[in-house]
Amino acid sequence: MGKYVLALDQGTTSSRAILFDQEQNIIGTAQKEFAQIYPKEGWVEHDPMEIYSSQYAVMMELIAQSDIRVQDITAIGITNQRETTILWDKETGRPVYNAIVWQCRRTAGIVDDLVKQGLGDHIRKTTGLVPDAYFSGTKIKWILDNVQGVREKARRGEVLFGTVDSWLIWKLTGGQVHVTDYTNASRTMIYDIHKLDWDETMLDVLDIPRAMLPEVKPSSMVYGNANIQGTEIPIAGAAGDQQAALFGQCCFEKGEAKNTYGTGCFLLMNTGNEAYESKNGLVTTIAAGLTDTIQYALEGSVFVGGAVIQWLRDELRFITDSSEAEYFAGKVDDNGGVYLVPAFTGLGAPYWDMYARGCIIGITRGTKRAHIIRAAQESIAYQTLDLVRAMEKDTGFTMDELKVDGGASRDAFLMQFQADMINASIRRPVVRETTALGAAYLAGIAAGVWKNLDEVKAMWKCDKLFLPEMDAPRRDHLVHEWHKAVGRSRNWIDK
Ligand SMILES: Nc1ncnc2c1ncn2[C@@H]1O[C@H](COP(=O)(O)OP(=O)(O)O)[C@@H](O)[C@H]1O
Ligand SMILES: O=P(O)(O)OC[C@H](O)CO
Repeated sequence: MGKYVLALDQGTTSSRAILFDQEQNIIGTAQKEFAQIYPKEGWVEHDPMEIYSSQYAVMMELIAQSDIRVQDITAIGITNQRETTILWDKETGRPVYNAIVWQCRRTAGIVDDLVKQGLGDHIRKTTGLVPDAYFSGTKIKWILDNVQGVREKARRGEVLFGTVDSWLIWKLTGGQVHVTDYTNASRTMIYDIHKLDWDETMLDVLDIPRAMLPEVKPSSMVYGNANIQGTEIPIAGAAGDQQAALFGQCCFEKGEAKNTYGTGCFLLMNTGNEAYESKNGLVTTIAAGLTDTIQYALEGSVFVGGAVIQWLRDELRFITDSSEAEYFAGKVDDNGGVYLVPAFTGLGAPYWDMYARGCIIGITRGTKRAHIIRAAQESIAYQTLDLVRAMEKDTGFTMDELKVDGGASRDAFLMQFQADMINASIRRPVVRETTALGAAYLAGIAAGVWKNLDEVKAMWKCDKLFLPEMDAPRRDHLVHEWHKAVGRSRNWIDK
């Protein structure tokens, strides 16, 4: 019997389970969407029990529908939406509040206070991040401040904090193991990415007790076992989804980069053992690796990427299926002068404007539905372009190739337009489930399914290459207009 690795990919909108064989073929997948909770304008929550139950359900569905025996699953790898914050009672295993999702803006005021106290520089230097409500630290504080009695229990280690990886490992090991990995810790804004320890200053200012924090471990090792139908299966890998995707794209060398087009867009470049401090609005983060020897990455995070296509479908009802966006883009010669800035939850990198909101601008009497659909797709590529240019400035590298993955990378119009905008080739892999593949690599290497990085890299296959075709004057004009539109969306909400 062969060896199989089960990847659990807990994303922002759905939980997925994917089974890989030793040749990296996908043997089966199962996926379940779960509820997005919007209690107030700009707030986003998930039910942690639904995160767990949906993840558990797809895992069991996949096992039930595949021909393999549970005993043939050598290891489980976990990858997750990052920053999303869960606090739970150690005794009962029940969450004390809903998960506060990475997109949630409720702690913008707490972040402003940190900046007023002069902590901006400390946050950048120590955690590698920029002060923003995106990261976990202020979300933990919000729950400790707003749910009665929780801070006291947290001080006694009776309430625990975890990002989604921690929460799933805790649940799957029957409440035995409270850990996270370096990649997830590096997204909390309370972790020192140089000393590899929780940062006392941030814990102090946010009044977060150390007793509630998980132990931080490498991304590839056995954390504990999950008992599945009586069989103990090692959980042997964990990484935040964007770092897992960088790993799954085999960007093991300094200078290699990938962009994932999921709900948001996340551009990461491996920078080796060098932690670049961005001068251009990017963040420094820890890349997934096999050991305690840290590799860093520069990251640009765009909050709304593929989600703008979902919005066209679900709210504007301009399309009935995401795949129609590509068709409509081809129905017009150009964007007709229309630009859409999808700053639905503010703007992430490189602008970091918590108070920006979306706009569609350049509309005339001649504007058609297809122009707006096209403008939405173009906005994904322009936002990525802003990240690419910021990364080139920070590192001095010229990006002549970008690997891509994620749901919206199916859209061939978007991929070609992206190649045109960055004026570099775009390489799309056969396995677009790169996030899950990265988690599988991390777990599979720890469990001996694959020997090393060279072995997994030798199997990586390209599906399609998109080469730039647009002339420079046309590109420059579009980019100029895009930046004008971004200017209009900035600082929209009154503080
Ligand atoms: N054919 C398509 N064209 C454009 N966008 C698409 C297409 N298929 C899916 N998407 C977009 O991709 C996103 C889902 O990608 P996925 O990688 O599954 O995201 P996540 O892991 O963030 O849930 C959705 O926002 C969806 O609108
Ligand atoms: O769930 P995704 O794929 O949209 O990823 C979310 C990111 O991890 C947020 O930082």
